[in-house]
Amino acid sequence: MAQRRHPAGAGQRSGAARCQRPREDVNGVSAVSQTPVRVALLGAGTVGAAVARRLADRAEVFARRVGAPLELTGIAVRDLGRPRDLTGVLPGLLTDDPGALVDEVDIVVEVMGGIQPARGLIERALRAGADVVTANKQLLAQHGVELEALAGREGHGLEYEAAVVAAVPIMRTVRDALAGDEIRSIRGIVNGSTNYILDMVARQGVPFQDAVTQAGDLGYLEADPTEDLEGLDAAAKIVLLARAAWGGEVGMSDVQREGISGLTDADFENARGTGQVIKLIASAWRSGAPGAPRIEVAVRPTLVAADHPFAQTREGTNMVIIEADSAGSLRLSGAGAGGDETASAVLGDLINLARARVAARD
Ligand SMILES: NC(=O)C1=CN([C@@H]2O[C@H](COP(=O)(O)OP(=O)(O)OC[C@H]3O[C@@H](n4cnc5c(N)ncnc54)[C@H](O)[C@@H]3O)[C@@H](O)[C@H]2O)C=CC1
Ligand SMILES: N[C@@H](CC=O)C(=O)O
Repeated sequence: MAQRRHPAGAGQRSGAARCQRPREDVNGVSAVSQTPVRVALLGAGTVGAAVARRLADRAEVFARRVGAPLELTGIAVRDLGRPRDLTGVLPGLLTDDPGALVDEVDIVVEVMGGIQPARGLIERALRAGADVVTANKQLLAQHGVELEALAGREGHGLEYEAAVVAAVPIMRTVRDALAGDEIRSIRGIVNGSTNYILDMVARQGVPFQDAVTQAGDLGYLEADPTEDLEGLDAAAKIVLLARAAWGGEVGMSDVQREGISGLTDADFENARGTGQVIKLIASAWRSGAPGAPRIEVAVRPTLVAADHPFAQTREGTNMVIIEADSAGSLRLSGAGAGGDETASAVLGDLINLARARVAARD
């Protein structure tokens, strides 16, 4: 059942939650409580279906890691009749009424996408006493500051590692691991579908529109593909990274943005002829006078030398280079899109929040 206070404490993000581990006995086997952590899943598309399948087929492992079973109480979808792979998941869990799920659970996982009703449902869940995991970068880039404030006031967790570069734990790296450093810049490929499209056109000569279709078939594209093709998805991710690095003042309107839809055959031929490749590069950096720094954010197609690590980043893979004063140059790379890949990050957040819930019961 819902709890009123998050164990990380009111006004804090769930940093404390990330340190929780289930109690272990002398043999290293976790004590598993009989009282489940109740979870509602909003969305069963590319990401949500993968999350649901893993919750079913890894139930025992997750129960040991959390210290209690994760009980999926319902899965909200828009169209109950649509075919979807939910192997191992009880069909009776599906509902087309997401509002009916969010009031009586410990953790809500929002993977439906879009601004509304996702925003209203997350607010309702936080007010009703739940922690929230979301992969919804557009919602977070546009309304994340208010949602984080609400989560803080209610004393609940709002986690979103999956929203930025899917499987790669980059939010934790920027927000937590580098909290004692000074980040100078963040630059890289943060959108899997456009990287796949650019790679297929450049290396395999696939016609642009065919490559877009393939990216959709792989589950890489947003429900509205213009978010990918016009750079809006990458813009949302670089906004979230900039906020994590330097604070909450950066918004979508600050992004100097150009997508890949205007690229022509001549652009690809020119790149090939000069030994370069075109990549959609998102960047965030600090400029301005000392004492009055400005944060700049941009997304634009960029010519990259063929031997640069970005040029070697193929298909749906992403790569980000972070420059920090003390750490120097850090390079993170991995799956930037896809159902199972994104579910990995969603489930990581879910398990950490569930551990904190169980620890707070003791
Ligand atoms: N596909 C990917 O590789 C990644 C996706 N994301 C994010 O994860 C979220 C989900 O993405 P996908 O699974 O690809 O989307 P999708 O379009 O495949 O699935 C969306 C699901 O939400 C349900 N849904 C949507 N609106 C609804 C409503 N009003 N009521 C009830 N159900 C509703 C749909 O029925 C569907 O089951 C999005 O915010 C996306 O940006 C994040 C990282 C990677
Ligand atoms: N549409 C997105 C999915 C993951 O965030 C992308 O292509 O990167």
